[in-house]
Amino acid sequence: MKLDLRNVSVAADGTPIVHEADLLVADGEFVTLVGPNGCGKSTLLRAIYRALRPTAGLITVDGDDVHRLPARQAAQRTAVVAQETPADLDFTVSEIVRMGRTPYRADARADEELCARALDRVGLSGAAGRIFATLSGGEKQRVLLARALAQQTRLLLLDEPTSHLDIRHQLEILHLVRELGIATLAVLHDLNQATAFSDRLYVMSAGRIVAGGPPEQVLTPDLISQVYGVRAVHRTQLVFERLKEEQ
Ligand SMILES: Nc1ncnc2c1ncn2[C@@H]1O[C@H](COP(=O)(O)OP(=O)(O)OP(=O)(O)O)[C@@H](O)[C@H]1O
Repeated sequence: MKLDLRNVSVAADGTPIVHEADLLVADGEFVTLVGPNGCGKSTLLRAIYRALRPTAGLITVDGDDVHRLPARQAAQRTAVVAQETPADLDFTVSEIVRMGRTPYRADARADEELCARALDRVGLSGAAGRIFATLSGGEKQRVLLARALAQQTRLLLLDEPTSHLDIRHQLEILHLVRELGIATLAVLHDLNQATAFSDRLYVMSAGRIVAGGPPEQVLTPDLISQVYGVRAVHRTQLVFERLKEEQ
């Protein structure tokens, strides 16, 4: 699996937002996209998951132009946890997760097992029968990740997958996604977490990708001050690590 963006420009409602972006995610890589609010990260992701069509350039998954693939094939290759959660859904949690199986021919028993496992992985087995709309923001986010897992794709796109999560759930979800070993492109805001979890990282600013590479090489104090307008200082600080379950 390989996601390859070449010279991709994207507009939303006629406004050019992303300009000439090049980006790669290789098989099994965890790649992060960071950048200030409004710089175009979600817009770029939306072009990859076909909610927007690029105005120029090419986006391929495994060598095929994603915008020319039949919808079902595209959904078999790429799963998305988008930023906006569907608010007024009158579906149960297990119905939402089962939507991840839509691109495949139904096999009720196998699907049920897969979905149960996906819910278990995000720690929400107990919520299977709940109405999605009644969940907390963090629970919703984890259900949507379970749906993406149930989709069994080799590429995951995550737009701020931890924005509603407390620190323990943030770490759990990031570890979980990393351990899956699925090629992942994630938008994250926390630069420390991005550094800790990413194989490679891209920085976006004003619609352009301005740097890319291993996090510790890319996120220099200079670049951070140019892009975010803040001074970055290394300090000894409180570091959060997951407790192992048995502890
Ligand atoms: N339909 C639209 N019409 C006009 N402008 C839009 C449209 N959609 C998004 N934009 C603008 O494009 C810019 C980039 O938005 P985008 O959501 O991609 O940013 P982002 O980097 O994901 O931001 P954040 O970190 O705040 O989520 C913003 O200024 C936004 O207001």
